[in-house]
Amino acid sequence: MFKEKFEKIIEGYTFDDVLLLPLKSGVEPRDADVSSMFSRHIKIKVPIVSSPMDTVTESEMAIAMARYGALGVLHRNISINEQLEMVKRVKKEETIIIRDVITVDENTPVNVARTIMMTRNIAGLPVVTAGKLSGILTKRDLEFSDNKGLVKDIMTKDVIYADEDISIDEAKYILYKNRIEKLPLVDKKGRLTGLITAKDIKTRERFPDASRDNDGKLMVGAAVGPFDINRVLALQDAGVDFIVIDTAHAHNMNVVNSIREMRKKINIDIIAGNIATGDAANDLIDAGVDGLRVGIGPGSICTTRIVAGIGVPQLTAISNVADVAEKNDIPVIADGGIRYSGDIVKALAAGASTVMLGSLLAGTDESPGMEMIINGRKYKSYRGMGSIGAIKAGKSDRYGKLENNSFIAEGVEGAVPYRGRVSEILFQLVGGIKTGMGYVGAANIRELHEKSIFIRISENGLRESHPHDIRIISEPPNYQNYQ
Ligand SMILES: NC(=O)C1=CN([C@@H]2O[C@H](COP(=O)(O)OP(=O)(O)OC[C@H]3O[C@@H](n4cnc5c(N)ncnc54)[C@H](O)[C@@H]3O)[C@@H](O)[C@H]2O)C=CC1
Ligand SMILES: O=c1[nH]c(=O)c2[nH+]cn([C@@H]3O[C@H](COP(=O)(O)O)[C@@H](O)[C@H]3O)c2[nH]1
Ligand SMILES: [K+]
Repeated sequence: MFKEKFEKIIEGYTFDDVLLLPLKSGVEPRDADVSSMFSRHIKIKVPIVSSPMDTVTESEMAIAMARYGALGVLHRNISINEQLEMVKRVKKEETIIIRDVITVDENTPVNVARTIMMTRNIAGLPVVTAGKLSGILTKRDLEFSDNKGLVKDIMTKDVIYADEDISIDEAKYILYKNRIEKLPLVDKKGRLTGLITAKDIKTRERFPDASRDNDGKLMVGAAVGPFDINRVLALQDAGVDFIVIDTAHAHNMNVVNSIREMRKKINIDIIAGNIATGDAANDLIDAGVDGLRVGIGPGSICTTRIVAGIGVPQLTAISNVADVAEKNDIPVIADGGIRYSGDIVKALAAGASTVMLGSLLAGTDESPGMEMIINGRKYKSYRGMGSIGAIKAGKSDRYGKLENNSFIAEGVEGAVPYRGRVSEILFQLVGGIKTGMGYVGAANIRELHEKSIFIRISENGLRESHPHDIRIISEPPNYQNYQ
């Protein structure tokens, strides 16, 4: 019985164990399409997600990630209210269709309307009378007004408006053709349902790849503990696009059953993890999840494998889950252990649809961590969510947090090199992914899944892969080696 455990032992592979074969290719790297499914209903242009960690993702990171076509997941080491505020901040950053439009009635005194415009810093107010759009009051209408009388005396009465289901391109055309700044949207009964502004359309055009919801707002997700249904419901109400059930072991059947119950109560996508086996994938898919997060212990700050003796080398873990997930059309997120863009290409080739990054993003301007100088070099703080510091700071319930405030840590605290802006690192990473796809001849992620072939390498092969026999004098932005 025990001897058998070793006779039938399986081998697991991770990033440094393998490379991808260069294959006959008809794909120029610049033409490779890296867009990918994040979860059952969410597709993004850049297959990268920021990790829900308190030194990685708060509103600023989530905004930057979504703007450049990726996604951010807000961490859960804060109160429900603090997390809701972060969701709202991301959602307010950019809008195409404003839903909570500030309006006036046509019998509002002009001076009151002017005060509203000044204090709320808006340049125009739709006028709604008896529930219907009856005009619009803009700065131009106010320009020569003596501030007396009522809105109806000076408002523009033949207001240009559009149907609710107008496309952004049509809206842009109407705004441009009529030289107007604001386009109210009305339903069949003439009721105001939203407002499109020229300013918001211009912002949108600066970020053509951005990950947006149906109203044009930036998408954002949030992490929750597996039993925190109050947090889940509040997040859905606040407009979060998806939730990530964030636990070290999502194949705990109490967790699986809790997710099954959550599924009945919310309609946004649920991503669950972390897992590393096909069986776990099966049970979570059966519970109704829309995405799977893979990785037990590969993270740069993780000590799980050392503390608990548990884990699966990451590429094998990804492939274990991906074989089951693919049959059910559920995308897989490869979470943890990624140090270079080449690791991302390998994770995708092993079956992931997106990757989740902690360490590589913790050093950017947009992460919440503290900056510091060590030996003349700039660093930012980074820590595991199962580290002593993170657990102590935590405002959500942790199984590891005991009454006497002692616990079993599964992570470490430290610092990572400063890496500039998120946009710069995403540019380098996406470039690396596209280069890899060119070598494989994969025009898109699906082809990368299908065509790629791994080769097992030796320690010598790995040594040969890194720069060797040279003292590096000028470091390129996409290669650093701190070994
Ligand atoms: N990806 C990874 O390898 C790991 C990640 N972490 C991160 O640390 C943070 C804290 O995670 P948790 O400690 O899970 O949060 P937590 O303390 O809120 O635990 C959530 C639930 O997960 C289940 N669970 C956790 N560890 C388990 C284990 N060893 N055996 C059986 N069930 C277990 C339990 O039901 C527990 O109540 C999260 O952000 C997580 O992503 C922690 C450890 C490993
Ligand atoms: O064992 C762990 N103990 C921890 O304290 C911990 N904190 C985060 N994580 C996981 O690591 C991922 C980020 O990994 P990287 O820094 O390698 O990108 C994250 O996305 C998590 O999956 C932890 N794992
Ligand atoms: K590790």
